[in-house]
Amino acid sequence: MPNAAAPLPYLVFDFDSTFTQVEGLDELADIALQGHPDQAKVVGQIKALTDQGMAGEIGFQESLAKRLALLGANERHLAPLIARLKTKVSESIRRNGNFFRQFADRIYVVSSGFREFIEPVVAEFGIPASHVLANTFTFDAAGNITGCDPANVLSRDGGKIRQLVLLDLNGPVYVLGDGYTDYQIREAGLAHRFYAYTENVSRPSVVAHADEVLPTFDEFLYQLRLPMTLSYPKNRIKVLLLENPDARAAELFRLEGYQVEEVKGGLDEDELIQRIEGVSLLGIRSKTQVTQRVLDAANRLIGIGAFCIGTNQIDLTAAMKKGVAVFNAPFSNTRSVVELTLAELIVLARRIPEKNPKMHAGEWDKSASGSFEIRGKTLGIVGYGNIGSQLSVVAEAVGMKVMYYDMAEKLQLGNAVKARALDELLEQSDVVTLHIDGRPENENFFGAAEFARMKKGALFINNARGHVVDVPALAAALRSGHLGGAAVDVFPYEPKTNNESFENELRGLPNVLLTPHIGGSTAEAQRNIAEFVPERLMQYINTGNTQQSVNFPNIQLPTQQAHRLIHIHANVPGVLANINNVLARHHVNILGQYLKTNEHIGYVITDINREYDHEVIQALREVEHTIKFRVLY
Ligand SMILES: NC(=O)c1ccc[n+]([C@@H]2O[C@H](COP(=O)([O-])OP(=O)(O)OC[C@H]3O[C@@H](n4cnc5c(N)ncnc54)[C@H](O)[C@@H]3O)[C@@H](O)[C@H]2O)c1
Ligand SMILES: O=C(O)[C@H](O)COP(=O)(O)O
Repeated sequence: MPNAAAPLPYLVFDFDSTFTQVEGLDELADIALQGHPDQAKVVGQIKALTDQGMAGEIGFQESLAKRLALLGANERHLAPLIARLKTKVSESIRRNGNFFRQFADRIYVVSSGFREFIEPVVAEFGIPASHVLANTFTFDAAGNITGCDPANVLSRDGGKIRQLVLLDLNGPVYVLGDGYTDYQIREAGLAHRFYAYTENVSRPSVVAHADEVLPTFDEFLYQLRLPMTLSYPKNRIKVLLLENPDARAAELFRLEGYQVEEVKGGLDEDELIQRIEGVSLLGIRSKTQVTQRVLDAANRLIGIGAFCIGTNQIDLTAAMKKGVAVFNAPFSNTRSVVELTLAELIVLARRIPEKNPKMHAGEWDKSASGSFEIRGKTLGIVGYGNIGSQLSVVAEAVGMKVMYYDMAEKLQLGNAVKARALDELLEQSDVVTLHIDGRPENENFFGAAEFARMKKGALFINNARGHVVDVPALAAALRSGHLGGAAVDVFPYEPKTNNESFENELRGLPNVLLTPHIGGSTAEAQRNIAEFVPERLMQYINTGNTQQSVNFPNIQLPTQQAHRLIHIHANVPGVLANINNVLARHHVNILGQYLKTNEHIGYVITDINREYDHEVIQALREVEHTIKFRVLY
């Protein structure tokens, strides 16, 4: 933190595409040429000239002269331009507005843009007109912009260098900008460091010369240990996405400012252990096993997103004990599984799995043998959760009778009948479909005894999890003719990628429909999931909200004007008292606090009234039984 002994270096900011997200002249052209038939073309030409100038491909003076000639702007266009630029301040600069107000005397804006629009925009951040060095327009009598003041050093090549010489700053100078002319200040020996500012645009020729690259201004403040709004720069949050979730997921994380790495297929345990170091958020689907060993290797992991419903692939307790919150998408693909199941039971009832390949082979086998309507038949649903209960409604709508069995007490929908025991359901159903979850206790839940209980010729569907069914027993029941057919979407072992072949003893059996775990693989479901899960993870990171976490106590504390601390600890008596003792000792007032515990951990959100210092933070980290401690803001 700067103090009298070590003041903040002078910070020289570029304006266009650094302080603001856009180039002022491009925006001015857009406004001035509104309604003009060639608007898009001319704005395009101006943008290209801006880029060439910024990347150092043509001289700055040439780029500026050509742009001004194309502009066709008038002074009446400046007010709307300023209003627009005020809404386009770079996000991380806007959120750290207090920093600018606090240190305005050390900050200069040196720009080849124009004072007429820069001054009012930066004034909102406390930067005085005397600290804005920029060009000025020339106007004709009608107020048309005719060019720029040629006496201004910034209108010429090497202008920023000349300007810095004139400024004659006494002390270290750091330059932050996106253009080659910003780097040139450092090259000329007039700045001690050049930071390539890439929040809005990243130019390889500029980045190549930078002492540091700044994806956001938070990163600069973090590196220099200066006061900042966030406790940790978002660009330092690494997300590892496996198993190809919809592209929207990566897009949302990137929009938030996170670094995203994507791996198309799954990774096995050892591969994941290799990749997990430094990862803050891990995104997986149903295949990736997140074991204790993986969690042991995860040195920065905060959250896991299961981009699916099932979470049996994650050691939820181990994650919880490590302070890693897990979120899934509990409803996003429910309808897709229901639709697939409905389709399958009709297709099996008509023995399509046998007829379709014969047709493709040129064999015409018209027969009603073994085919039946589903109307009036009994569908036995095992597991009456989100999928099972929605299927119940849909199946009744097409004329089936529904019987269900669930280990938990469930609301009976429509005319569905609850079975008192699984055997009762098995003995009465024409089709049995599994929709239980994949918890370890459900391994081989359905085996030879259950198949034997089913009616002769009945159909069986498993769209839940592969390991809940004893596959050899299913194959035997099909081979013997006891079952009339089966549809299976999930398998105890599933290929890791689409390049691996599928090996399973159900292959080739009569009236068996096999699908490659696509129950939830629809455009709608994948898109819903890719919006839902990142939202939960980002809310957790930003506010500490654990609503809908599958392994953390669920807490949501409304956000207020405060600093927020998150404390995860082993659930033993006295931890909350110790946290509050630390806060009291440091005269920190609590504005809001919420603790919730489960069998293993306690999760506390505390809002405090004042700027925390490093001592309080350290003392809170040292509270006995602390698993994880985070300062959110
Ligand atoms: N094939 C796919 O692509 C696909 C897609 C989505 C979900 N799934 C699987 O479907 C499962 C169910 O999804 P959901 O959203 O309905 O989950 P859910 O948690 O809402 O419902 C599961 C139900 O099964 C019951 N249950 C669990 N074990 C049982 C047992 N031994 N006996 C009786 N009842 C038992 C639970 O009490 C619960 O009501 C998921 O866990 C997932 O494994 C597969
Ligand atoms: O649990 C689920 O939602 C399904 O099994 C889908 O899993 P997937 O995303 O791996 O297809």
